[in-house]
Amino acid sequence: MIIDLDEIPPKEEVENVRVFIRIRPLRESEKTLNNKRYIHLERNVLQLLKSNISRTFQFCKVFGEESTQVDLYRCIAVPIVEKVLKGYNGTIFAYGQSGTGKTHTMIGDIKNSDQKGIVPNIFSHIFAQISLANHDISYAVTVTYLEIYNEDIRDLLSDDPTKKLKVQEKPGVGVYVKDLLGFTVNSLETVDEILTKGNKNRSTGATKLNDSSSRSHAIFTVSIESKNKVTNKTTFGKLNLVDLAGSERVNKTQATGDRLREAGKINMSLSILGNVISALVDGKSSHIPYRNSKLTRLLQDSLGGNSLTAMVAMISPNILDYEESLYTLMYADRVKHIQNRVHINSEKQSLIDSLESKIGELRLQLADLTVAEQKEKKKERKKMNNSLELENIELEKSMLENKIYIIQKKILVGGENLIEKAQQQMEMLEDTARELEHLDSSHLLLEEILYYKGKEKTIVERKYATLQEEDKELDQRISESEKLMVKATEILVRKECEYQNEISSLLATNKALAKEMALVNFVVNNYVPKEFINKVKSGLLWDEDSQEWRVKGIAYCGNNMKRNEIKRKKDEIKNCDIVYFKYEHKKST
Ligand SMILES: Nc1ncnc2c1ncn2[C@@H]1O[C@H](COP(=O)(O)OP(=O)(O)OP(=O)(O)O)[C@@H](O)[C@H]1O
Repeated sequence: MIIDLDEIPPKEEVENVRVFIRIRPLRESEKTLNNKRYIHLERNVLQLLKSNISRTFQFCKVFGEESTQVDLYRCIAVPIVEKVLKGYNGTIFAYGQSGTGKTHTMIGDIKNSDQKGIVPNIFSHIFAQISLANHDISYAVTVTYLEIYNEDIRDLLSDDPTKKLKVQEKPGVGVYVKDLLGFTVNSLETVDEILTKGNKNRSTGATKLNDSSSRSHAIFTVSIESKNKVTNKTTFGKLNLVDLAGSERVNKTQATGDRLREAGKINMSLSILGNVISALVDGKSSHIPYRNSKLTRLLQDSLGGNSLTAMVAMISPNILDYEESLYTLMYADRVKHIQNRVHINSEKQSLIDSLESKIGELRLQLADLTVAEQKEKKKERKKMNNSLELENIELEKSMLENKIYIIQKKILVGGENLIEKAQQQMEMLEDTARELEHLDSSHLLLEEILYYKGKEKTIVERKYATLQEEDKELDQRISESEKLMVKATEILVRKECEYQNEISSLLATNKALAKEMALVNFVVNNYVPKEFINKVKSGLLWDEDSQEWRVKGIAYCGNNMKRNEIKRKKDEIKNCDIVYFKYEHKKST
């Protein structure tokens, strides 16, 4: 595939961390009758089933026990490496319980082409892509290799790998490790040498779970700079390949001494990584605790930053590891919700430019020496005694030529065949390159489509289920409201009837009263003399309580003096108000 840098869109894209699972094969010692199968796999849905308790998970892809190193490389690394070659940042990290195959997946056996892990295979891929690229594009590929052991950063490619290095941060550069050695690579042999040296320096130790357990987190970084001479555009891609140390339950592995101390530090930094993941996923925290460990500081861009990131979580099929596998899957399940914002990097100091200017300087010196050489040769022909001077010039010239050759080798030119020396690997690379084109157009595309369709399906299903639930709830609420409406209407009608009845009975009473009033008025006006009326009026009193007219003082005459003592004993009657409560004398108004 030809890399066309002009096609690169400059905008920022949102990418979820892609999560993959790999199940390692059962070991011979684990193949017993008691070791019942507890992992069930159907496509990318993984079910853990033990004592009738079932847990189901879905990931981008789950690689079964029979999966090969190349299967993983094609699916996980190819899309990321392609983007890194175009100037994006990428990260692939392996996570899981100790002994589940993280180092096997990331590094593998570098001497055996079938068993090479993601890191060595990446170089076969990169060099193959450069060989297929346009002549106008130059590349510089640089690598670094470090480990974080007991929270100390060490350079695995240094001659003193126990020296502690510091993490620093600079605006425009970001987080980096001070004094970490970077090596430019131009062949698979150099890469093999570098990997062998680094792996030898890595801290390992025997544990109950793994004879050669990595006791540190290792980060292998590949930086790829590419410069298009025609457009004068330069891009910088960086790929972090992380082999995390394995989590382990110290009470189960019965670690002691150094192994126990290491396990404590490993578990602690993995739990800080877990906290960063939780903070990124829950979306509520404005503060992400990257600074709490060296690992999270160095992986800051890979989680929630500018990086296309893939996680490979490893699990063991041994039933005794059920709980660790469940924990790993739950951890991985959270990671898939992390979103990164990725863009092409193009604003940096160019290594290719500085190498080219160095070559220019050396070429000028070489030209000066050639002129001096010509002069000396002329002198020699005349005097026949200048051979020592000439020898020196020739020596200096050959040294300069050698320097230029070495620097020039650091710059890889598109179309250059970088892998002709490693015949076997070249064949594999050509296969990979051929397959890549097919994969790009079919397999990967299908995988991608399937993955996103699966995602869309779950979102639609979830939305549909929620909508259905909402619909049901709404139906229920509507029918309840309708019932209430019917009841309310009934009450309203009944009340209206009662009201109408009351109004008509009031009207009838009113009419009867008006009639009686008219009769009284008629009698009074026509048959009672006026002075009598005034006299009677002055002797009357209006009683508010009984709403009646009373004759003033009537309570004090004759039989109207009513006693209430029938029900009470004599000595209880102390207050006359109880007895004479009815006709209280009031002043007429
Ligand atoms: N998929 C696999 N196929 C074949 N062998 C495997 C596979 N996975 C793991 N192994 C073997 O299992 C052993 C342990 O694997 P490895 O060292 O990679 O585990 P790890 O997860 O890196 O462990 P630790 O965290 O302790 O470093 C190794 O011998 C490795 O070759």
